[in-house]
Amino acid sequence: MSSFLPSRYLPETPDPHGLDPNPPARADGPVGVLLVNLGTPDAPTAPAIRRYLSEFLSDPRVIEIPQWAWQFILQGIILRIRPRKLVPRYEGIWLENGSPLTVYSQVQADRVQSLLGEQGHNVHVVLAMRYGNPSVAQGVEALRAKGCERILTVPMYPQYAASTTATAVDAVCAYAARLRNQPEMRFVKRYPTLPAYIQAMTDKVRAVWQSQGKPERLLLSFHGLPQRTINQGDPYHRDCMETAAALRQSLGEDGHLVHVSFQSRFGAEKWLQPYTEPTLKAWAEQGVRRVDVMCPGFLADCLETLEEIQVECREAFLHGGGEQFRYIECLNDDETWAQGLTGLVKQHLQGWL
Ligand SMILES: C=CC1=C(C)c2cc3[nH]c(cc4nc(cc5[nH]c(cc1n2)c(C)c5CCC(=O)O)C(CCC(=O)O)=C4C)c(C)c3C=C
Ligand SMILES: [Fe+2]
Ligand SMILES: [Fe+2]
Repeated sequence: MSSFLPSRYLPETPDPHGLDPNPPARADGPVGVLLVNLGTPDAPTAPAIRRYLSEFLSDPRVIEIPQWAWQFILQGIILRIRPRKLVPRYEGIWLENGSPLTVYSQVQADRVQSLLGEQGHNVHVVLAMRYGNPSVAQGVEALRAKGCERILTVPMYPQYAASTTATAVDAVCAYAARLRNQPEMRFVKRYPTLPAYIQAMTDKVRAVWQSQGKPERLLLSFHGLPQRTINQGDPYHRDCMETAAALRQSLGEDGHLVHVSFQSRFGAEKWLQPYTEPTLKAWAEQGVRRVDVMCPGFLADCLETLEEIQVECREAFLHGGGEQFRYIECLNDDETWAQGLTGLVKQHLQGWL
């Protein structure tokens, strides 16, 4: 009997011709892999940046203030000022084909797709962004449209944080909550010491040092978090320290050059310390002349690395008396990393392939 009541679930259209609403599930059907990164504006313009920031900063996983009070500040103050300030910064990093975060994340998704295809696996890899485009809903739908009844979600954050990893998981589950015929789902939580991740970064550092010489110090700058969230049990700081320890070990006798700091503080609260820019300024004042900076928490370069580190922190260090500041880029299109990410995916697809 058909119902007069509207369904609270999205209509299922598993058969592209709409002939059979109940096609049989196939055990040998394709598997979907959803790579999820943070997201970025669609264009380096004030309206696009405002739309993106509004979605991002309205996420209660990111800003843990009661929404009624926070929306007043966000809509009334922050979104009136910050987007315009960010326009020249985004313009400065924008690539021919888009925001670096999207461009490099897509390169990684495409490469994982090719490697899995070459190995004969029936897998579809799709990139989604937690905020902005392509959305998580679009990503899950793209996989379902290709017939994927099993989906592995891989947050593109080696270190777990509630404000990044957990909210990506939440978004996938929230979309699944709207479906009648849900896919089977798996999630990767964290991979701060994945050997191929550490190796790919070690190779990058070594390549710079071999061609241009060693610095006095190598600063690993991770994105910060409010210290309060660590006190409340977020394991992010521990994960960052595990990555740093693994890199230190991988660099062998040069491991002692490695230091850790936290960047991108937002708001008035105390965040994870030491802060990146004040650390670099203090080093310059203490007589350190040559530093290399790397951002292991970001798998793809973005505003936080190409602008905040490569432009602002460079200026701060050189202005303070430093002489050489080298920014070592993120893993972006690195082949060792593409293979490592493929390996991580395969490890979590055991029993599905
Ligand atoms: C890599 C992990 C990230 C964590 C952890 C993280 C936490 C976090 N971020 C904000 C506030 C902002 N972050 C912004 C940009 C931004 N953040 C990440 C990654 C992490 N954030 C990335 C990859 C980017 C770059 C996006 C791009 O378009 O290139 C911004 C926007 C820029 C700005 O206005 O400065 C804000 C704001 C909070 C509050 C938070 C944890 C509580
Ligand atoms: Fe951030
Ligand atoms: Fe920033």
